[in-house]
Amino acid sequence: MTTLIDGNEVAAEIRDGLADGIESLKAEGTTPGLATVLMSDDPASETYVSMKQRDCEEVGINGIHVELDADAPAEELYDTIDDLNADPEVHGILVQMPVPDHVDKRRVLRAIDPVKDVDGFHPENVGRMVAGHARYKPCTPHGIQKLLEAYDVETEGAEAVVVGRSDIVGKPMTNLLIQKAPFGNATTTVCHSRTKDLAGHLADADIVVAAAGVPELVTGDMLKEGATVVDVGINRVDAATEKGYELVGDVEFESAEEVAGKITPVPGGVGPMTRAMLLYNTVKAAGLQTDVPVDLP
Ligand SMILES: Nc1nc(=O)c2c([nH]1)NC[C@@H]1CN(c3ccc(C(=O)N[C@@H](CCC(=O)O)C(=O)O)cc3)C=[N+]21
Repeated sequence: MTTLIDGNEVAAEIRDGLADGIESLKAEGTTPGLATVLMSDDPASETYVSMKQRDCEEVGINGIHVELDADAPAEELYDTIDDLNADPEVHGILVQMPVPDHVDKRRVLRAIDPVKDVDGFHPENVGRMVAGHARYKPCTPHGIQKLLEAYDVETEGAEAVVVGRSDIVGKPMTNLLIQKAPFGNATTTVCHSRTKDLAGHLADADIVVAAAGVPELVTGDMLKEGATVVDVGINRVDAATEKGYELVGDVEFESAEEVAGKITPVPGGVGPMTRAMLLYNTVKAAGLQTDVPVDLP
């Protein structure tokens, strides 16, 4: 029997687990604050940002939203970041990616005060994580860690294959998987668009993390019997539904679930975990910036 990994359920547990930390902060006069900045007309980006704001409200984090015109001068975004860096009510800053082409993305990532960088994308935070002493683990890989732990998936000595080498998922996921215990100690292979024999690598994988951004790239026939399959893909493909599209993962679910031991669905798998770990990092950030000790789940 294949186990369906329920991201909504584990995310709800994480949110519940943040309540104590949020209470401790409030008792000391601090409400954790998360600023989201959107500079895009992309409907998917708008959806994700509004979901993040709704999550904040649900757990008692102060959500601050800044929206800039997609064609506004880049300086407006840099100035916004400076203002948020200086604002003591803002503990976490998330600039929704992608930003428009006329904006220097690397400058944006460097501009955010590293202690407010709840995405974990600032070079200082990337460096800390790679060196094994992360301040903020990037939300998607951290969420996947929590999912694997919740479903007792052993990473110790496992063969793991990460499909995709992005800065926001593939690279940090690989880093977490190769860390020393408690989580990690997996023998980890990274496959990407120039990999010659994806199926050959997947055939030996106990754990597969599919994060290539290619709809249904991974199919059941490529998988080892009993493998744990984590699908990070959130591809919107045109479909005759109410919204005019359908969400499709990087895994062909129908064939993969026949072979996998455990598998995440899309939606309802990794996506909700990414959002939960953003709240987690925001609570952690508020604790670091106020010297209030917070227990984290
Ligand atoms: N600075 C920055 N940080 C991010 O973390 C970031 C970003 N930029 N840009 C875009 C990606 C994408 N992302 C998602 C998070 C949750 C869901 C999510 O919750 N998805 C739901 C459903 C979504 C739906 O219905 O459309 C699910 O999978 O169940 C999706 C996508 C965060 N991102």
